[in-house]
Amino acid sequence: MPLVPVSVLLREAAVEGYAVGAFNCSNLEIVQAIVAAAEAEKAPVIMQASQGAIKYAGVDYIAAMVRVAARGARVPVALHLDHGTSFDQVVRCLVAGFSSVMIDGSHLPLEQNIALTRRVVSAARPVGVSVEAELGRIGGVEDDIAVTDREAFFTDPEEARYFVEQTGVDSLAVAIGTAHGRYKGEPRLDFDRLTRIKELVPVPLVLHGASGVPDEAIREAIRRGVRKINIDTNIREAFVGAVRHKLDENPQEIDPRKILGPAREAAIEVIREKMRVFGCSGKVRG
Ligand SMILES: O=C(CO)COP(=O)(O)O
Ligand SMILES: O=C[C@H](O)COP(=O)(O)O
Ligand SMILES: [Zn+2]
Ligand SMILES: [Zn+2]
Repeated sequence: MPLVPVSVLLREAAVEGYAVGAFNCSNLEIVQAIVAAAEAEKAPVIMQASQGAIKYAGVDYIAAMVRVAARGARVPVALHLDHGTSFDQVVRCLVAGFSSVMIDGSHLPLEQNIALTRRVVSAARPVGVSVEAELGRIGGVEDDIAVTDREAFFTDPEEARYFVEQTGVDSLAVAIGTAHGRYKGEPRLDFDRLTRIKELVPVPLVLHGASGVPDEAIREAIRRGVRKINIDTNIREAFVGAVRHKLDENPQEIDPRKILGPAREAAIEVIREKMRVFGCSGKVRG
């Protein structure tokens, strides 16, 4: 199947009340693991490329791998730019054939975030590419936010309503207590805020930093309107854990396929588990 825009997948998710998994990829094995998991679970799926992935593999390699994976798949696949940094980067992704982009202007003053996001929407919409934006700041690797001023960076519901109205984005990433990377303690999500945002904002909401968030909290977030959930860290842990295990077992191994093959299998397992929690398993019929 050709790549589908994220907005199409999220629209169906909203009708049935589940969330679609968005999994980060930057190499062949993880691309293959994501599509294999989606096929095994009969789930729609989003593959996304972070800034680190683009630096590592390049936009064209990622687009080519994902296009091949999607072509042979019996489930719908989207390719999404994760935390896009500039208008130019978005254009490069549009040219490379991405079906969806995120523009992350969350570090900018509100009106500048609006202006940048609008510009991206006006370039992407005519070519059928959907746009995600971010309001509030999601902590972790991309931001140095101290725990004490965490809440000051949470998404303001009224501002979210205004932002979506002004920009016309297809989906919105919200800051409600999650962070990228590994959590030190258990994350506490501001569910009341999520509900308030959902009441005021007509587009699907996106949860970043979902690795390590307990399954029950994920389910609650979905009940309250989250429709796209980003997972990177949990895949890295499974993948690299398997590499480590293999090398401990056989330190003499020099065949990369014998090391990366089991890592790919470990990634498939963790992705399948997430899909079951997100409720997207079994949603592709036929
Ligand atoms: O939000 C993410 C990518 O945008 C990934 O979050 P994790 O680090 O929790 O996997
Ligand atoms: O955007 C969130 C990613 O998990 C960070 O990814 P990166 O290190 O590949 O840029
Ligand atoms: Zn951000
Ligand atoms: Zn993110």
